[in-house]
Amino acid sequence: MITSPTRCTPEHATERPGPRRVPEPSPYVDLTRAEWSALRERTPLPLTAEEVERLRGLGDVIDLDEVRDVYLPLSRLLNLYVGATSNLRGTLNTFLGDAGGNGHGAQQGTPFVIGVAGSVAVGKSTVARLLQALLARWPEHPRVERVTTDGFLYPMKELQRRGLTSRKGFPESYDRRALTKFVADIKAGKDEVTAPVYSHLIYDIVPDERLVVRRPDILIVEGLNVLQPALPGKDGRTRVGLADYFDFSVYVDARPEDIERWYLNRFRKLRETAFQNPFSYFRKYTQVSEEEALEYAQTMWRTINKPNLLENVAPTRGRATLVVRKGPDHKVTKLSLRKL
Ligand SMILES: Nc1ncnc2c1ncn2[C@@H]1O[C@H](COP(=O)(O)OP(=O)(O)O)[C@@H](O)[C@H]1O
Ligand SMILES: CC(C)(COP(=O)(O)O)[C@@H](O)C(=O)NCCC(=O)O
Repeated sequence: MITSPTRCTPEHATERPGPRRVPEPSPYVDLTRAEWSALRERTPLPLTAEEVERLRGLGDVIDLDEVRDVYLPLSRLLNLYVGATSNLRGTLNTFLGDAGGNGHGAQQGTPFVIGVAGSVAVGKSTVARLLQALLARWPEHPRVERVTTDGFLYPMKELQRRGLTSRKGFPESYDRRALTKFVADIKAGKDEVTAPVYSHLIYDIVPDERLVVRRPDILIVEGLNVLQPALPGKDGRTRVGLADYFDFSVYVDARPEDIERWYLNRFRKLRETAFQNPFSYFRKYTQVSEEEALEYAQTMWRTINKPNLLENVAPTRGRATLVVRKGPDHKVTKLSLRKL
């Protein structure tokens, strides 16, 4: 702690001042919530009453002060990054001249890709949906699409074959090669790229269904493991990973104890809603007592999601461009932004 000269009261007068502790330089600029929310003043495009209603319509129970104080300035920051990337593209085209695209003229822009990482139930989907809605309001990038990495989980049959049914969400439960190729194709500027679709209802990949992404201005890729480095190939050589294609990434962070509570609360809510569907894989948990159902959810948390958070997800936090730290009530308390 830095010794404060104003604290030189008699009992301190005899103390020899300790060495002044200089904080370790960090690759991040840390901002308190108050410092971050002050940036809201500089954010054009305040929310209109109509937009507030539309955000409410997303179905997320998100406090509107939170949107104004945290996510609106974040959409401004991202808008600046998109603009800066576009300027850089101009510079690149000047450099390439006619050589760009093997003599086919200037490079067309590719979608700006944002990764959103964090634990199961930390609020990735809520953040990603909110950013999608807020970013689409900017005239420079109205077409914002969102994909979740669960579409690249192996189908249940394949998970069974690989002995991975209790490892759903762990890096090895995904077809990582296909996921990386999906984002590489987006960044290659392909006109149409498709992804498989996962259903929480059937707890499996939906056969014969594909999500089609057609060259949006911005693509948000949301998932537990989006910041995982690539696995080495069979020859032991390093390969390119998903995060290598990100233009910006956000890690949503919170204490594991708080996330566990959010996970159990969500399970409780789903039990009263989506699990009631006769086709739901989890319908069986509507037929037992709430206590029994929550015991099952707790086992899922303790044996799958928490170990995955600690072993695989949390260690990728330091790879993010921005770390958003939440308190016990989902309110953001601190933001750390990577220095340039
Ligand atoms: N900002 C927020 N305010 C209140 N509740 C939230 C907020 N963000 C997420 N939640 C709740 O926390 C739970 C987990 O959020 P979700 O976005 O589904 O997480 P993830 O996509 O990381 O699994 C959900 O029940 C959601 O409604
Ligand atoms: C589908 C998930 C693996 C998350 O996938 P993501 O979109 O983050 O890739 C996860 O929500 C999940 O279902 N985990 C299995 C354990 C559980 O049901 O909590």
